[in-house]
Amino acid sequence: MYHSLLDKTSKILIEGFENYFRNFKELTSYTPRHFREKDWRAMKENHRKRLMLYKDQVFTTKSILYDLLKEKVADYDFWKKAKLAYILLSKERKDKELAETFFNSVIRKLYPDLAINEELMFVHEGFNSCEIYPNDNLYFTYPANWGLQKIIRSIIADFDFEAPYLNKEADIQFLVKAIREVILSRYTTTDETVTQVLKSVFYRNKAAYLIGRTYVGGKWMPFIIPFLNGPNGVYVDTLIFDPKIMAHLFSFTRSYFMVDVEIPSQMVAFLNSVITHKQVHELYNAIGFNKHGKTEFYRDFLNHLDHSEDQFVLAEGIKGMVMTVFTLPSYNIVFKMIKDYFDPPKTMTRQEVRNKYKMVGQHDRVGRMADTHEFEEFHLPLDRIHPNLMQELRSTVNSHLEIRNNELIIKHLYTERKMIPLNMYLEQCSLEEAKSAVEEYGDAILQLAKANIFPGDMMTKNFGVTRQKRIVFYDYDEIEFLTDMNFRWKPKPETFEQIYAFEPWYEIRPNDVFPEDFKKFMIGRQDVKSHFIEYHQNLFNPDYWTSIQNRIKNGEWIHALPYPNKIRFRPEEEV
Ligand SMILES: Nc1ncnc2c1ncn2[C@@H]1O[C@H](COP(=O)(O)OP(=O)(O)OP(=O)(O)O)[C@@H](O)[C@H]1O
Repeated sequence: MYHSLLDKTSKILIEGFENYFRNFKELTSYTPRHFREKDWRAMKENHRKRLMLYKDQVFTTKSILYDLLKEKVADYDFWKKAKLAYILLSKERKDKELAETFFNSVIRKLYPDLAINEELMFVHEGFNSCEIYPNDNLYFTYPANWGLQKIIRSIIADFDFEAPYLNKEADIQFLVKAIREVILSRYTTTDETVTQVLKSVFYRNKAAYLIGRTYVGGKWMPFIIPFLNGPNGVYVDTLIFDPKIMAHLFSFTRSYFMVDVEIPSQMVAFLNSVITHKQVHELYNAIGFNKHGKTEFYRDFLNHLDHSEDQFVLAEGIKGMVMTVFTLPSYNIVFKMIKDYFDPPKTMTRQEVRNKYKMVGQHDRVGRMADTHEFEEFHLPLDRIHPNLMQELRSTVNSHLEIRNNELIIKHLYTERKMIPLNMYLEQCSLEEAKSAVEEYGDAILQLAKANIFPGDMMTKNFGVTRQKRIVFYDYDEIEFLTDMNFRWKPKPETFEQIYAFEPWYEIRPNDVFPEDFKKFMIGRQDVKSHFIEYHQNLFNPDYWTSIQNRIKNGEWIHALPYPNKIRFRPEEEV
């Protein structure tokens, strides 16, 4: 009886995982068709569906096991054995690290108050324990002795998207020219020179990306080729060699790619070799396995805790009215907790804040909103909490804290990439840096608008500056869909009372926004204020906001390019 229960449990778990992965692959497999047919609505919907799969499958598997196991769900020894039985079923799998994460997710939902537990869960395994599989099937190979023209022609032929091209021959010549200028001007090809391009195409929004590398000059030179499908057909938009731009395509501020992956660890290992400065957990996120990305992140965090001694402290900057934010100075992450009580004028509920964070997780982040991971029962060593932080936690998030065995247990928090709050950055940077930061700040707001996001609170304290000096929004509690807002010019006062009124004399409804007023509060630093106002005149024009709104309402999906306009092969009018 006991044995058959163990067998059944491990089988239900592995079947749950297989079902999830099968559905994941199936939804991903629709993407080339959506790209080919320019069915952007389906592309968006499909991506959203894929994001829901994991949670839904964990819930289903948990419910089946709950009915099967009843009071056994809290039996420690049973789960110890169930883990062993699961290992037998999963250890030969090529996606075993994802299967382990799935096991962890389900047991965390089933077993009462389960902390991270090495006997019952897979805590330290993961990517590093994955077998290394031969790479040959992962990419197409193009030897240098074919000559540049033939190589490029073959690449374009291998990835023809089964759709009409705008001008294939012109694309080939653009690519040849770019490679001559960037690579062949610096390196000479030898017998060893070879080019590899991943067979799987990376799709996101309205674009498709090929990822490859060329071995030349004694090292691998990675590259990315973006394709778009415009009104006159498919075309190569540019060729990216710049490692910063490549890293930005894989940034935590972007949605996950839709890409066919056979062996996740193998794909991550390849990406790791071409996309610099990205950690393993970020790469799993980028290819859509964000739950496993969360597991890998947590491993990295535990490892970091073991190898550091500093204390958790409050994050620098202006304290939030809704969130309490802390960090470990030696680690590039902040931890965000929803406060027990919100400071006025904030009136939303805890659940509403959680919904806003969830909305960001499911929305296109267009390189301007930070991704978060959500944790329950997060354990921190008590002696690493600075007394001042402890005091702040006690007074703002006490109902979510518990102390057990020298550990601080936090019932719910979000983790997010640490950035320099823009208000702080502007206080200490040079005039030139400030100018480009405020330009970026306005660009960020307008790009969010084009993705149908209105940040609500647009003060500089709610934006961060990344290592690459990009400006990213991180305060989600007042976020709204742009299409729900009502942008208005301020009515002109006519009577004496109206002219000298202290309060607005006209009616203001909850979603009314007066862009003319943004000038007053958006930039505190005086020496860049006029530059900002001059540079971003559209920001203060309600008609401009309404025009973006209308485009979105008319069904247009405005594509934000994740690379600068100036590197594109053709001007917009020619596509
Ligand atoms: N990703 C981050 N990196 C660095 N610091 C951050 C980050 N997120 C938040 N902070 C710091 O924590 C403060 C509060 O964070 P956040 O704006 O998310 O909270 P909030 O309560 O929603 O704010 P508000 O009161 O504006 O609604 C910020 O002003 C900033 O100083």
